[in-house]
Amino acid sequence: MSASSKIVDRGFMLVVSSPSGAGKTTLTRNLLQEEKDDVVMSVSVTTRQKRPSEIEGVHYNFITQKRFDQMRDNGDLLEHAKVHDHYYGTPREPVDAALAAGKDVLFDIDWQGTRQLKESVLAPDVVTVFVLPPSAAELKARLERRAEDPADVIARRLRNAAEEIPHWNEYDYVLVNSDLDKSFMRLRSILQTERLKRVQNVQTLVDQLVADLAKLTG
Ligand SMILES: Nc1nc2c(ncn2[C@@H]2O[C@H](COP(=O)(O)OP(=O)(O)O)[C@@H](O)[C@H]2O)c(=O)[nH]1
Ligand SMILES: Nc1ncnc2c1ncn2[C@@H]1O[C@H](COP(=O)(O)OP(=O)(O)O)[C@@H](O)[C@H]1O
Repeated sequence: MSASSKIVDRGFMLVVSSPSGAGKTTLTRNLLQEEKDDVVMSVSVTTRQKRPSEIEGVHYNFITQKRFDQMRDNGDLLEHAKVHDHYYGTPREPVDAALAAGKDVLFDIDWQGTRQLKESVLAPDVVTVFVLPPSAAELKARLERRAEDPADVIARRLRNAAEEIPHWNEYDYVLVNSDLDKSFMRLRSILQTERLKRVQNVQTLVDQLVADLAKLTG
């Protein structure tokens, strides 16, 4: 969909969460690629180490604990959480600006942050998706294939997965990510359905239709 054909005044927030390795980054990056005119990714700040493949400012803004504490205490974060022993948060200002410009904003955040958004004043504009792996063995295999984390970090992520997965039922939608193409099609359908629910600026057209119909029918 091009920017000009989008008929909502204000964007909404699409949150995608999953245990590490289930595929949320792959799915959200694909959606972003396809929807670059209308969707922006919220870039989080984190205190964790950058992975070899990650780019500062694209995947995360990597910051010190001191800077994180400052941002949190200043109210600069829309939500924040401690995950896998590191701190993560969503800077507020870029999200406000994107929504006001009519863009939809994609979030790759965990269940704790999702809960904070769902409990905030923004809740009516928050749509949430939880991505499940098809099996524990496949989750482990994906973390190993990604080959970005040492064995002890992978083991910790697998232990945390058991704590994250039970939160699936706090979400609006659940995707079991077996086949990547099918999961992506479903995620795209969710985005389009939620846009249709939020169509706002047809009032001018409706006024015109009613006026013209009155003339036509005399
Ligand atoms: N609450 C919250 N969680 C975040 C944020 N950014 C990332 N996360 C979550 O932190 C967890 C770890 O992310 P990451 O270290 O990139 O590892 P990955 O899950 O293997 O990609 C994931 O569950 C992310 O969804 C954020 O700004 N806020
Ligand atoms: N449906 C899928 N089938 C097979 N591999 C997948 C699928 N979805 C994602 N992957 C792969 O699994 C690994 C973890 O995916 P990623 O998107 O980084 O997960 P997350 O962001 O949830 O930690 C990546 O190497 C990715 O290419």
